Amino acid sequence: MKIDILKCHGSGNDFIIIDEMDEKYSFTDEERVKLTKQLAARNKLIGSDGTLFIQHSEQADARMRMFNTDGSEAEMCGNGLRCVARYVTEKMGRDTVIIETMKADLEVARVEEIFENIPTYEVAIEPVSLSPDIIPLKSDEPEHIDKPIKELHPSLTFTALSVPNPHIVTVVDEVNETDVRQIGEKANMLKEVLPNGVNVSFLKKVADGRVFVQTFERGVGLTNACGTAMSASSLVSCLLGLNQFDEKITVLNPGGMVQCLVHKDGQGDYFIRLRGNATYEFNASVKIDFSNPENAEILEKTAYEEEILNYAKLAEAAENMA
Ligand SMILES: N[C@H](CCC[C@H](N)C(=O)O)C(=O)O
Repeated sequence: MKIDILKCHGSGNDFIIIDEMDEKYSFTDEERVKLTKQLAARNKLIGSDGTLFIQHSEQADARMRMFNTDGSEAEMCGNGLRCVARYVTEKMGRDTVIIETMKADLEVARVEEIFENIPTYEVAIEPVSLSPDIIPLKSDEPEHIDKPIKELHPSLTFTALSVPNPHIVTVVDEVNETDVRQIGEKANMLKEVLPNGVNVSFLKKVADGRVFVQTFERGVGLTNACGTAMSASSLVSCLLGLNQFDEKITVLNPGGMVQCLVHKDGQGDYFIRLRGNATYEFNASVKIDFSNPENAEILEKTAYEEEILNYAKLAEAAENMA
């Protein structure tokens, strides 16, 4: 069959969008996993950090389902949600829509550019929880804030939370990519401690209101950026007194930069807003036979050359801020 795809990214965290809203396609979950493994694999047809299926929703303007490159479905995807926000708002001719995600219906909106000529969107990252039962994390404590996980590392301290996918964040003086990868791989093998796996982020404070975050993503590996991780890391930076609630936090990453705002209400609940680019890279049509997906082929491809160049300028500016 022939499938239209849109290649896009949020802060260099790239995805393949497939629009199922008009029911031109009606895939089974098995087919969505096959599509993800065939199209997202870096050594095959296209390569991305996952796929985003946009579907009709009975309760919101649209529904987003995100699959990691290993075929696992995630509860949430912050960078991907900004790309979905752009696609759906442009398709509906609106600036604000509600997107159904696995655990919540989230408000998304086009907002003022964070950098010249960069389509910019803001999304809610919710629900947030520090409860080990919800993360899930094996722990006898009601919260795991800035504490060791002895099974993972003898001295690093971590804060664990779900937004609502699972995250652990450690604060270091310098971020070493090898450490991020090694701790990330090990954390995702500790199923007795983190039964559903986990996204692992290393955070460095650069200046007041500015941090650098690098993440090993569950089901993917090291990525340029992870939206939910940058959101989770922003909350952790406020919990540890490195940043202030209700003040803009610039989060730098290997793929560029985003902005987060963290709010704590009177009941002790947390709310995170993630603002950043939604950049289109190319449209393409893919021909695939699900009985033999390895033989999939790209039929045509049209690049968004100006958008790619505009984003490169943001990435360069962000590199100089780190
Ligand atoms: N790998 C993540 C899902 C993608 C999250 C990331 N791409 C983002 O932008 O939040 C997980 O399994 O929880």
